[in-house]
Amino acid sequence: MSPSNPEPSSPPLRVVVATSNLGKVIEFEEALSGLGWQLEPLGDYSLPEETGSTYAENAMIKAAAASLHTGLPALADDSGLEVAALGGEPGLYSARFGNRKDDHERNLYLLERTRNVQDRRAKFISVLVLAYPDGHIEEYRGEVDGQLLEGPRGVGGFGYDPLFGLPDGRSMAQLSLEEKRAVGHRGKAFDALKKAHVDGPPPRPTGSKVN
Ligand SMILES: O=c1[nH]cnc2c1ncn2[C@@H]1O[C@H](COP(=O)(O)OP(=O)(O)O)[C@@H](O)[C@H]1O
Ligand SMILES: [Mg+2]
Repeated sequence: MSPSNPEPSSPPLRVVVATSNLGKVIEFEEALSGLGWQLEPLGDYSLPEETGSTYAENAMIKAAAASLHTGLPALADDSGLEVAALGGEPGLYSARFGNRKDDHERNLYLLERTRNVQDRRAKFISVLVLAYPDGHIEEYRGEVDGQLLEGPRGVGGFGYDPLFGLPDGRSMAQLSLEEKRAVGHRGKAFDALKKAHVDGPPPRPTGSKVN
């Protein structure tokens, strides 16, 4: 310890990133880089099936399971694309839309399902849940409105990003990671999480459940 810095600094909070979606892992790391948390990978652990009936329930299932498994706080995201003309589909089932096997196939299927559809309104929704080993839960939500494009544009991001048009004419896949964080659904949920943590007291992995 240097004499000019006599206070021992507390170790960084270790938080497990409870997702195996690589696109999300990249966004988690970028968005949380300023918080001073030590992000831990999920490793080989398989998250439980998403049996919830809301994004929040699914995010909670994933975060709570990872926290229980590791004994550390765990952060999960459940998200989806809601297309107005499809009555909100694929929504909760975005990751398995049409039983298609990967992002490319799901995007083709989405284009098929919306061929000749005039109303192209769509929105992305993200719910982040931070679950602590003592059962304490924090929940943050973000949304962004857009338009379903007629064909893919851009190579960035993941999932439905190449088909999601923004007001400036670009697709979500044409944004840098920083730009996507600034306008995107997950970025907005991260903003809320950071607001609650940056100036607030450090979170307590095994603290009381009182807010
Ligand atoms: O930021 C995004 N851009 C594009 N597609 C997204 C985004 N967020 C979620 N999605 C889509 O919604 C699905 C949400 O999946 P979910 O959150 O249930 O589980 P996952 O983490 O295993 O993919 C993703 O697989 C992706 O297809
Ligand atoms: Mg889901």
